[in-house]
Amino acid sequence: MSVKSRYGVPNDAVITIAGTVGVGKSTMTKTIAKALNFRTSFEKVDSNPYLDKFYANFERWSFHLQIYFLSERFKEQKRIFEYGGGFVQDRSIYEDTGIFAKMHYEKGTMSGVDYETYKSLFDAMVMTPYFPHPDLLIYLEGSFEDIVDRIKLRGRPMEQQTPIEYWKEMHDRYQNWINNFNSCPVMRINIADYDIVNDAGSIEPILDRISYFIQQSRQLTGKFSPEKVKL
Ligand SMILES: Nc1ncnc2c1ncn2[C@@H]1O[C@H](COP(=O)(O)OP(=O)(O)O)[C@@H](O)[C@H]1O
Ligand SMILES: Nc1ncnc2c1ncn2[C@H]1C[C@H](O)[C@@H](COP(=O)(O)O)O1
Repeated sequence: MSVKSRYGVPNDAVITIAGTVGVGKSTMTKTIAKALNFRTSFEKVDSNPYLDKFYANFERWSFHLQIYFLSERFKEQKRIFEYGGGFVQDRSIYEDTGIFAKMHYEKGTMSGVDYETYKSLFDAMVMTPYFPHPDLLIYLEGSFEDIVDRIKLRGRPMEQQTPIEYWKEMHDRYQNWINNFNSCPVMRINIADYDIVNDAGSIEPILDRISYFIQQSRQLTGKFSPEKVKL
């Protein structure tokens, strides 16, 4: 049976954190999961066998990398389902196709045949009635300058060597993508409005909003809600 955490979030909820590279997804994932006592699902960066190669040569490795990310995220999706929820996920599966694969195809660093093959695999795996969508997608947004500062601060070598135009293109695409996204409920947060690194308390209003959003959307969709049991 689903019960609520301290903040009123059902303990079987699945929350995914979306946003461009460096915006603060991993930091937010850890903070929310700790507060709610949820499990985490992170992207594999250090052990990713293609990422370094991809940044060195987009044309050669973009298809391989997309297939790798798709397979890793799908396995994570399965793990979340098997645990019965209670997860915060660092980056959504939707961004792989809606941002990265599309961008590389449109900029000419993924071939049309590879892109069609990737999309058809993605649609067969994800866009089916059997795929559980998250209860909430938290979209982190901020100014391009602040995000580039964070990429520099984190200092992953492969990202430092990437031309700034790549991050600008991605930043602009994200804004367009989120304005048209409708696969699950969305809660937007501007990174200028909180600072969970230096002010731990700034997560509190975010947790209250998460709780409100999830309860509202579960009532609308008729998904099991603890309130209904109490009545
Ligand atoms: N709220 C915040 N305030 C200040 N710095 C932050 C905040 N969130 C993240 N950072 C810093 O920004 C950098 C990128 O954050 P990270 O969570 O790794 O981003 P992402 O997972 O979106 O790529 C890290 O150096 C992190 O410490
Ligand atoms: N689907 C993807 N295609 C290309 N690159 C990707 C994809 N998903 C993540 N990445 C890259 C971007 C960053 O360099 C690292 C980790 O992302 P982060 O936003 O820092 O969590 O992987």
